[in-house]
Amino acid sequence: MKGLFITFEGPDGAGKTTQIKKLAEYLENKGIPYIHTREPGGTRISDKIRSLILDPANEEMVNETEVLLYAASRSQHVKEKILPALNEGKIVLCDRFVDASIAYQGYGLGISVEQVKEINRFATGGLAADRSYLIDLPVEEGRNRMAARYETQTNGQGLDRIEQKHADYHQTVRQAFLKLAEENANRIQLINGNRNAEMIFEEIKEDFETFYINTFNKE
Ligand SMILES: Nc1ncnc2c1ncn2[C@@H]1O[C@H](COP(=O)(O)OP(=O)(O)OP(=O)(O)O)[C@@H](O)[C@H]1O
Ligand SMILES: Cc1cn([C@H]2C[C@H](O)[C@@H](COP(=O)(O)O)O2)c(=O)[nH]c1=O
Repeated sequence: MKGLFITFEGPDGAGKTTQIKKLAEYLENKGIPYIHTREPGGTRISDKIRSLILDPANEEMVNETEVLLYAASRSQHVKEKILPALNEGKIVLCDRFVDASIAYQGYGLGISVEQVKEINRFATGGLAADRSYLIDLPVEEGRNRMAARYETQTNGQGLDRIEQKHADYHQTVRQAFLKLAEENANRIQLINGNRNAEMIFEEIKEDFETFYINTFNKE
């Protein structure tokens, strides 16, 4: 595999999409080939699964179904889109990956973390991110940002099924992400998301440049 797999993680509303767009623009300006994708989603089938998972009408969805649907969406995404791009030598910028399933379904829903990892090993064939940016933000601040976004950008569309879960659930998820960052300090860069977007991007850009140069030994 010749490319680089970069993921962005964090609690809802932390600013992942904003930062991925900035990194995509940076790569575009440098002429470095990349794709920008997201989970759940990224392919036709994965997007259909996304709609099923996030539809607030599916309130009877059981935890086992939820973890398996995220993994099903991911397996299609990995085989159809991520691996081909990596094999072509591209940088893959992905909004969420397996860490999200460990945090939201493992720690958040109380499913065994080992089981979540095993299901995802099967779904991804063991593919792991090369570098991950965990954008951390207090849950309340993320919820305020999302509320403002829904008022201004989504035509009054409400929160999805996961966003609607109780604040305690989202606190557990945030703590799980912090634990993952501590346990995987070589891969996951912990980023304070409670700053302006430009400052956050400076930190990500600096780290990415170092990582890129060290990986490809390029100036
Ligand atoms: N550093 C920042 N400071 C203040 N507001 C921000 C910042 N970054 C992003 N926002 C705003 O917060 C909202 C959520 O940002 P964004 O969509 O980038 O987050 P996200 O983590 O991708 O969200 P989600 O979890 O829903 O996918 C948007 O309205 C965005 O403009
Ligand atoms: C990949 C993945 C995502 N989630 C949750 C996290 C969000 O609340 C939604 C949708 O993601 P977005 O960033 O708002 O587009 O899904 C999850 O629970 N488990 C996962 O594996």
